[in-house]
Formats: sequence, C-alpha cells, structure tokens
Amino acid sequence: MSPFRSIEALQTACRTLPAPDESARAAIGLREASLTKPAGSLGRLEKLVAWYGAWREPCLDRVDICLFAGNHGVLEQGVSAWPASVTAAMIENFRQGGAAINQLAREARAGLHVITLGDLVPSADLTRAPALTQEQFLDAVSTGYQSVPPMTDLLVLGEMGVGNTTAAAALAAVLFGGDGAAWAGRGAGLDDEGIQRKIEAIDRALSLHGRDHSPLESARRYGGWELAALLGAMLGARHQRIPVLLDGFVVTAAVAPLALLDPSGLDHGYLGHCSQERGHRQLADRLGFEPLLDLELRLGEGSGAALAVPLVRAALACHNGMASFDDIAVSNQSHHKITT
Ligand SMILES: O=C(O)c1ccc[n+]([C@@H]2O[C@H](COP(=O)([O-])O)[C@@H](O)[C@H]2O)c1
Ligand SMILES: Cc1cc2nc[nH]c2cc1C
Repeated sequence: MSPFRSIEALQTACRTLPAPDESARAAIGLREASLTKPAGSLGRLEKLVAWYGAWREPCLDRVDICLFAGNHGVLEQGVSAWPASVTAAMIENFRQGGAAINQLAREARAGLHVITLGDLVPSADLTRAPALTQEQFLDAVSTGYQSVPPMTDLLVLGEMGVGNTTAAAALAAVLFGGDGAAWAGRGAGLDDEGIQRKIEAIDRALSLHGRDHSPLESARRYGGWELAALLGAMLGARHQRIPVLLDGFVVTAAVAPLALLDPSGLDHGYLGHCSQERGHRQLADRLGFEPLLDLELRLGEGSGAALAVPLVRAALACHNGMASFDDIAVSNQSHHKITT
C-alpha cells in the first residue's frame, strides 16, 4: 500500500525525522582519540566515521545501490543530445551487466537494484504543465520510499533518465534562486545550441509555474518520475536510520526539497562526489555538502557515489580495527619520548 496518499501526509513525514544519535557520535570521538595515530591525522575519514556512527552501528556489511529511472516530456524542447529510447536501452544494459555502474557495484561489493518509474511513459513537458500530477508524484515518492532495502547498512542513490538534467536544473533554480543560465549544464553531452535551448526551456518553465511553491510542490512541477522516487528513497532511508551516499547533480537536486522542509533533512546523507555537471558544486555548497571525490565524472547512474563506498569501508575499518595507545602500552605522555 502506498505510504503517502496526500501531500500533507508526505509533508508531515518530511518534518518528523529521527535525529542523529549524539551519544553514539561522542563515543566514536572518544575511541577515535584513543587510536594509535596523531589526533585528527585520518582527516576526513574521521568525520566520515562520526557521521556514519550517528545513524547506525559503525559496521558495514551490506551495501545497496538503488537506481531510479524515468523519462521526461521536456525532451520535446530539444534539451538532450539523446533520445528517450536510451533510457530503456540503458535499463536493459544495467540488467545485462554492461554499464559502468555494474562494474563499480561489483568493485564496491554492493547489490544493484534498478527501479523503473511510470512504465517509462514520459512526465509532462515542464515548460507547458506540471511534470507530474499529484497522484503520479505521490506514487513515485511512495515507490522510492518502499524501495530502500531494510537490511542495508549503506544506501547509494543513482538515476537514469534522458532529459533529467533539465528537470534537475529547473528544480535547483526554483529552490535556490537563479535562472536557466545559472543552472543549466551539458548533461549527457549537449552542444552550445542545445544548452541555449535548455536555458530557454528552464526560463519558460520558471515563468509558467512561478517560484511561489512549497518545496514538495516544486518537486512535483519541475522534477519528474525518478526525481520524485529519489526524494522518497532519501526520506525512507532516514526513517530507517540508514546512511546514504548521494551521486551527482540530478540526485542532489532531487533530494534538496527535504533540506528546505527540515534543515536537518539531509543529515543522514554524504555527497559521494562532485559531478562535472555545471551547477553541482554550487548546489553542494548551498546544501553544506563536502563531496568525498572529484574525479571529473559526469555520468550519473550512481557511479560517483559507488566509487566512494570503499572510502566509507576504509574509514570504518580503521576505526574498528586499529589498536589504541592503551593496547600497545604507550601512554600519551611517554610516546613522545623515544628513550627514557
Ligand atoms: O547527475 C549528474 O551529475 C549527471 C551529469 C551528466 C549526465 N547525467 C546523466 O545523463 C542523463 C541526463 O542527461 P541529459 O543531457 O539527457 O539531461 C541521465 O541519465 C543522467 O544519469 C547525470
Ligand atoms: C549512454 C548514456 C548512459 C548513461 N548513464 C547514465 N546516464 C546516461 C545517459 C546516456 C546517454
């Protein structure tokens, strides 16, 4: 059964969030300080452990990648270098194991789940109408919410959808201000004329719908199928206290409404990487995210977040496996002295 049957019920769920466990975070800090290394010398790996441990026992057995896929009516405006049929072709590729994410999931020892939204029927063209009806939006959010594997220790969010960088840029513009030119990028390889069409399409959408909407209504009007499901999955993970690695520009824009509904709404998330897509860095800054990696990726499909999984594993392995100074019988004073 669909968990969200009204926008009000969804909004309430977005504002009734479990808090991080501050005593667990403090205990991790104490152990970290006792380990056989100079304080702080594992840098951001230490922050990563503290973040993870505030949500869940710091132990990573099971990792799952959820890829949400959908199509976009705004493609009619000539905003992508690719036709909508590539979405279905790539879903088949994911199933056959031939995509980049299949290789990266195997390397990360992660399960891969592909969730298709709306039977790949395109959302409405957001330059002419809201991308989704209320019912479609609630169904897609509910699907995302219910897709989170309950036993997972780390959820990786990714997406596939030709045209979705236009939806993501329009959503970022309405949530954070700025016009098409401030947020439009090359997506999956647009040329200069294509970018101009994309900028104009976003500006037309902004003048059609206006900016005076709640974050969820903005997600419904500008986002589309897989963006709504990503929002639902991020919310579902939070309600189960499952830490999340976010992928690129599209995933970050899709979950951003949660931060506007509750300032802590994305605190169970970490940004796996900074995408080359124009706008991702400024979106990350607006949300206070420090991306773990910057490998100049611009693929989507969860690739940048999957690459960050080994970093989380490594950070937790150090925290759990290292000896303390007590274990090796070196006191904090005497370890400064080589001889006595
Ligand atoms: O999320 C990103 O950072 C990202 C950057 C560039 C491309 N993409 C992927 O490219 C597709 C959308 O590109 P486009 O140009 O058709 O809007 C979609 O399938 C995304 O997974 C995604
Ligand atoms: C080929 C291709 C692969 C992708 N993977 C994620 N988004 C994509 C977009 C395209 C066009």
